[in-house]
Amino acid sequence: MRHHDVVVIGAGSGNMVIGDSFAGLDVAVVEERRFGGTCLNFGCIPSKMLAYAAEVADTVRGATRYDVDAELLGLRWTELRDRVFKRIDADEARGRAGREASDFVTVYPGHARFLGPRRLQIELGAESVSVEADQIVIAAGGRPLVPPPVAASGLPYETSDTIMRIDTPPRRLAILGGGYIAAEFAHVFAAAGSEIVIIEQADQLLGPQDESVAQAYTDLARHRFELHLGRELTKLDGEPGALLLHLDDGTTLTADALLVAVGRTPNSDKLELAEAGISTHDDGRIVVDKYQRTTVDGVYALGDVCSAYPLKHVANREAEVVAHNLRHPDDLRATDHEVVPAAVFTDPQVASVGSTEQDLRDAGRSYVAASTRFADVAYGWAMEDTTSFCKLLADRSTGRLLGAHIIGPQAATLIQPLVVAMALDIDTKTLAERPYWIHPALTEVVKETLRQLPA
Ligand SMILES: Cc1cc2nc3c(=O)[nH]c(=O)nc-3n(C[C@H](O)[C@H](O)[C@H](O)COP(=O)(O)OP(=O)(O)OC[C@H]3O[C@@H](n4cnc5c(N)ncnc54)[C@H](O)[C@@H]3O)c2cc1C
Ligand SMILES: NC(=O)c1ccc[n+]([C@@H]2O[C@H](COP(=O)([O-])OP(=O)(O)OC[C@H]3O[C@@H](n4cnc5c(N)ncnc54)[C@H](O)[C@@H]3O)[C@@H](O)[C@H]2O)c1
Repeated sequence: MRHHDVVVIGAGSGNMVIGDSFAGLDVAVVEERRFGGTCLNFGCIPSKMLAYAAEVADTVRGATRYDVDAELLGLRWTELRDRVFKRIDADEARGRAGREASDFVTVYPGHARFLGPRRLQIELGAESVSVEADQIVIAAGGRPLVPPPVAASGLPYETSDTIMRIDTPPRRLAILGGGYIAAEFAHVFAAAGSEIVIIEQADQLLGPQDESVAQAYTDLARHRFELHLGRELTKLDGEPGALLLHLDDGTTLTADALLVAVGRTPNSDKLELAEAGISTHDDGRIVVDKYQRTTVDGVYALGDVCSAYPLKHVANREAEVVAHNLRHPDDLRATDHEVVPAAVFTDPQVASVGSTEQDLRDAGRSYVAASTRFADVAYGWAMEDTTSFCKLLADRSTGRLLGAHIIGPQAATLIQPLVVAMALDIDTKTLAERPYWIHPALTEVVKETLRQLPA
């Protein structure tokens, strides 16, 4: 049986664990699909490249609002898709080739599963190899969930893995689910000319966001898309290209394509973890401690396969921690999940960090809330904005920020000073008054909201 010092399962964020400091070791990486994992190939990066093009198209469409005459002649989907994936595919190939050329890394292009605590079987097409390792990192990520009515139908459907590479935008795209992926792809495909129908089981889109943000986004979406909220899909039939979606209120919807976006599930169920004695939570996430150690000695996990925050910046941070801990077992670093921000790159962008108002109310916390409309600062005038806002929640007695929520253009960027303040424990008065805030930048909406909070 081949022995390695370290084996990493999954070349998404797992690939980032193997830095130059591992050069003296015998390292292996097992990847059954594509180097770069979900983020590079099927997730963050291509979806944001598409979202940016959608934003450009929307800007042209809305130009008359700024007394600019412009006409959108079209969004060239095939060229856009090919430009995006030419870059992505080249990066994937470069990442794989770099590892294959390395003199200390063995690449196994196959599927790994556990035979024992630190023993793996790797399926390589018709062959398989068994390997053992002193240390193993599980970075196997997750995959889209597919609900029973869709799986049982035998009809074609899209997921985030497939929809970005389709040849033509659907004329009428049904999206099952109303979370991150639905919001982002509704924006992209609406800009590409698709009619969008969203079916969401909850009464609002982006339900886990702060209640005012979820409400504001849902109100905006209602004007752009056909929404079926509080509804479930009971049956899918029809034929490819002419799907019939039957909902639990008796409605039947037609669509030429269906995007399933009802959440993701960790790939832990395909690893035979029980053979190694590695524990999982009820939702399938691998149990890890603050050092990213699983319940088996020498086996670490990181990213979507274990994280309560299935986000790339979290997986990246966990990869850094694991890289350190593999090399320094007597000086372990802990992962900090105290202040985890997130953004939905839809139109308008939504960004958040910390508690929502409903979280604080449910927890019985004493808090104060403040909000400022983009329309109340000079840059918001320039943008003729009427719907965007920044909302902050702070501890009533200490002035410390408890949560920040922004819906509006550039929300993902605007939230960063608030993330820094929370991570470094800077109180709202200091943050509002100590640094200069550039006038008349859009960041003034953050400063103005901070100034409303009690010192
Ligand atoms: C459409 C979409 C958009 C997203 N946008 C954002 C965003 O804007 N910002 C953000 O922060 N996050 C975003 N995310 C989430 C982000 O992509 C994930 O949190 C992140 O990629 C997880 O990284 P990971 O390394 O844990 O898993 P992955 O990147 O999924 O990597 C796991 C790898 O392991 C391989 N693998 C799995 N099992 C095995 C096995 N048994 N043997 C061998 N190989 C195996 C897989 O093939 C895969 O390559 C998005 C996700 C999606 C789907
Ligand atoms: N910008 C980003 O950071 C980004 C973008 C895309 C995806 N992601 C990551 O990917 C994950 C998965 O995204 P997602 O949009 O699939 O999941 P999600 O958890 O964001 O949203 C899923 C939605 O589907 C609804 N739903 C569940 N079952 C349903 C059913 N049977 N019928 C109708 N609605 C149903 C849920 O109520 C929820 O609103 C996200 O949680 C996030 O971690 C992040």
